[in-house]
Amino acid sequence: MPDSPARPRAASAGAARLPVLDLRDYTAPDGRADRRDFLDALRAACRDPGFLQLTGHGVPSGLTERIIAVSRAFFDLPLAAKLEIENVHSPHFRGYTRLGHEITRGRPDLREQIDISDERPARVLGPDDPPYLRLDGPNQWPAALPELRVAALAYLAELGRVARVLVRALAESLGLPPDHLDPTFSAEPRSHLKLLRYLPTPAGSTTGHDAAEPNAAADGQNVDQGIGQGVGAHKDGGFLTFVLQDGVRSARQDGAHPDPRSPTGPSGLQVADGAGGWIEAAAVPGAFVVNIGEMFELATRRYYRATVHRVVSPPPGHERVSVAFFFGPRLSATLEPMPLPDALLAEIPDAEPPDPENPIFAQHGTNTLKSWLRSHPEVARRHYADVAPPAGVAPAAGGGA
Ligand SMILES: O=C(O)CCC(=O)C(=O)O
Ligand SMILES: [Fe+2]
Repeated sequence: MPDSPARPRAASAGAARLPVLDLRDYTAPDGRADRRDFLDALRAACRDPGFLQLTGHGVPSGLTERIIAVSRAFFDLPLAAKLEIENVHSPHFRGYTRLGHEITRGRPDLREQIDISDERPARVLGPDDPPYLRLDGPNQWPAALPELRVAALAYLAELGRVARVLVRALAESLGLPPDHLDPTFSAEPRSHLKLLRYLPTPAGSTTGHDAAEPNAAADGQNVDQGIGQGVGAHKDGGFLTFVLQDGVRSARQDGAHPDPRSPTGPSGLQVADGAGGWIEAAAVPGAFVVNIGEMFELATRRYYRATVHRVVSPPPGHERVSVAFFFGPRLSATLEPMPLPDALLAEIPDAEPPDPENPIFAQHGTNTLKSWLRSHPEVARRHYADVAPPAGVAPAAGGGA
């Protein structure tokens, strides 16, 4: 795997860093000892903090560079060209969301994005079909940038491959056969891509994190006041997320992005540490930040954790591009609780009461549609006016997908 960086051992880093795991310690056929270490490190990371940095995945660096480059090229198009594929035209929540039109925790996010999923025809639905089946359908592609379609579909396919390997490792890390989850993902697994650009808080804007957010307020410090909301604190709704970060860079000047190889400062992606603070997810070259979503938390009976995270806006004169890939089962799948070994079951704390603002549904399509309806209210109004929001869901929180 020539494009992957040097090979650190599977190990948990200190409290202020995410653990770094090398997938070759799992896939290498002669690495039996490494493999056990890898599974132990994976299990530890998925419990706490629920996030890790994954290297050794074999995704060619040419492809990761290409997806970042086409993302930048798209975001640099004139607004009118981007709005040609605005997501309000799509009942499948595909296409461009302009700055401030996505809502998390009831507040606008200071990011623009394109949502892309597996390219499938829209379904012909009857009145009794569940509304989440409307999520399947074609993407919207920018006419001005045909290479975006090619790069995005290649990236979706490649990340789907890595996700399947990791799903097998996850089953094994829970003391189950590696193919335990294969039936869940065998038919029409759902791969979703968000190409994202974060911009600084406009001068004088009041947009910022709410100081009363649970994770911010837990230690009594107003750490969030005045910090721009790139994306507000949320848990991912799906099964597994892979984020490719390009770091925070100087904004475009005179037609060129200066110094394309050396991002500056913190990445802005922050993971709740469970004690009221945040762990900065560094932009590690060649690594994906991987995290557990709500569906997988539920399937593991909360042994593995979907952890709250957010992106803080870049400083003035800077921007940040990232690519988030979400992997989940087919929409009609209902995740059964996994038959965990007794030793692991004994480690699960007593059931926490469900969050009334964020019920998690075991039915995957229902849970996915819940996130979309609250994070993209304009699409919801245009295409889902006939669908009542799921009981208990306030129009707040969520990161889509
Ligand atoms: O851009 C990032 O680094 C993370 C994005 C994210 O958390 C999300 O879209 O769910
Ligand atoms: Fe997220």
